Amino acid sequence: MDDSSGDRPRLVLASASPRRRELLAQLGITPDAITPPEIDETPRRAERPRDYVARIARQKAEAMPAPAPREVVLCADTTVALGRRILGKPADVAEAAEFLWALSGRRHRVHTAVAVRNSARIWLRVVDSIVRFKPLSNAEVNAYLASGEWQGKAGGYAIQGRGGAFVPWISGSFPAIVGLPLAETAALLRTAGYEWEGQA
Ligand SMILES: Cc1cn([C@H]2C[C@H](O)[C@@H](COP(=O)(O)OP(=O)(O)OP(=O)(O)O)O2)c(=O)[nH]c1=O
Repeated sequence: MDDSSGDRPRLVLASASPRRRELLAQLGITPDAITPPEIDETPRRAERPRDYVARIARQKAEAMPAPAPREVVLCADTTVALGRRILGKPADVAEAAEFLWALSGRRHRVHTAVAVRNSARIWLRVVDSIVRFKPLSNAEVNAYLASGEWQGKAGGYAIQGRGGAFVPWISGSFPAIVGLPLAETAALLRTAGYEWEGQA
């Protein structure tokens, strides 16, 4: 009987985000299972954006069933911060419009926290990036809202999509803005004992 997979570490991706799956594929990683945890993502009163993403990523990891030996769980959370204000996923088109106008012509930060858990412990990293938006016109905002791309995106835009046309400059990690910092994620996975084929 072929039991060659018995010793292979297993990766559980605790995320419903198709972007995170694609970013992992860029590293040559295919999760063995995808099981998004259900947690309350409401920010606490006066919670700082960076503290917030770190807390949520950790809570996602803690909400998962305890990993078996040789099993590693990966969670992440991305948020857009305008000063101390957290811009989550817009609830509706009106909120998406409000976010886009708030971001127009200004710089904001994007924080992505990655949490990796094995049977022994949890590791956490937060990666910070800065994104500059050009001043937007009414026509640009209206066309963007009509595209529907804002849905399910922190801050109401996707830099990897049409929203890229709003961004003349970034400082930091492009994949972290999209949802998963690749260098840090690869390092954390290795630390937690996950190995994959073609790993650098
Ligand atoms: C700023 C920005 C965010 N985003 C996305 C990344 C995240 O998927 C989303 C932020 O929501 P998250 O809560 O981080 O992730 P999610 O709900 O999509 O998936 P899960 O919680 O199950 O892991 O916004 C982009 O795709 N492009 C961008 O430019």
